[in-house]
Amino acid sequence: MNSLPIIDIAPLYADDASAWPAVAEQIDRACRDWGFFYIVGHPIGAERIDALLSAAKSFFALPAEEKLRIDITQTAHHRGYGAIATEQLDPSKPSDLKETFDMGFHMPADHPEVLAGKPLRGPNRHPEIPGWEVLMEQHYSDMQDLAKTLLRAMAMALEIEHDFFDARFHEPISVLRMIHYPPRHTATSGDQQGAGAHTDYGCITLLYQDDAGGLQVRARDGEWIDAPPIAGSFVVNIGDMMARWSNDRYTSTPHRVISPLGVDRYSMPFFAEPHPDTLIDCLPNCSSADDPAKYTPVTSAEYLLSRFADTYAYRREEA
Ligand SMILES: O=C(O)CCC(=O)C(=O)O
Ligand SMILES: [Fe+2]
Repeated sequence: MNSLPIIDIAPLYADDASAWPAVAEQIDRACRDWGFFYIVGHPIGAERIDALLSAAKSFFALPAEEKLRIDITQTAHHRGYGAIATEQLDPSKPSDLKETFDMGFHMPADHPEVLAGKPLRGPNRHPEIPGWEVLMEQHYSDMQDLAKTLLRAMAMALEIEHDFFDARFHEPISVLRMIHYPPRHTATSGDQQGAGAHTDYGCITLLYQDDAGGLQVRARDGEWIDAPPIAGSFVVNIGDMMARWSNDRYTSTPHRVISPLGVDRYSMPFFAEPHPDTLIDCLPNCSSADDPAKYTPVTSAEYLLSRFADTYAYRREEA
């Protein structure tokens, strides 16, 4: 067993719910054995992916001063452009060789939560590229729906109410991110990685990666294996909030990106995280007298902010 499972989730979109348990069971197995799997049979089409890739290429090709007009380090609510080396996912390595664009659930500046200074709430900050904003806002909403569909199957696997997660993912703090990994050159990159080894912070991550390759996952036996691109798929993985929620029935799995030599790489993770006030407390059925709850309950926003502070130097200073 040395390659990640590939799960066809098309039955989750059928009216006939009798096909759901078989998919939920495959997801449950994959979450326990790997914390990582591929999904196919989802509704995000190739045309959408092509449009996003071409938008990503146009954005990252802009001059630095243009991108820095929406500098993420100048925001408290985590939106906009992160230049190369803004993040250090593995503290034992140099900062990551990647640049990023982040957006979240849009709340206008005059929304009461924004006026009250609620953490992670605020307007998205989009670049001035024709068609960008409409494309990205639509994609955010579609990825949120896809995440909810998967979470419904996970709820079934965890034997809790099917809408348990749905109810907690309204006005979420999910993040849609575009990443550009510039080519690595052996002579100059040293041991700087595209993305240092890390586990994700949220509940589940749904990742599109282009065909360049470079994503690696640490299997339960400690061996790093490739998670190669599979056309039409998303790579799904468990994040630390879900590990906490499920009391480690589903654990998060370390992964990293070794940027390919001499080629650019583009990827787009969607990090699904619930409403900021959601309490991440051991789920029903996930603890017992022999296996008591391991984690202190924490809200979704508190947890995410603490992880940002570990990853971003500018947030460390703020914290
Ligand atoms: O770019 C990738 O393939 C993975 C990125 C990643 O792991 C992350 O942003 O958390
Ligand atoms: Fe990740």
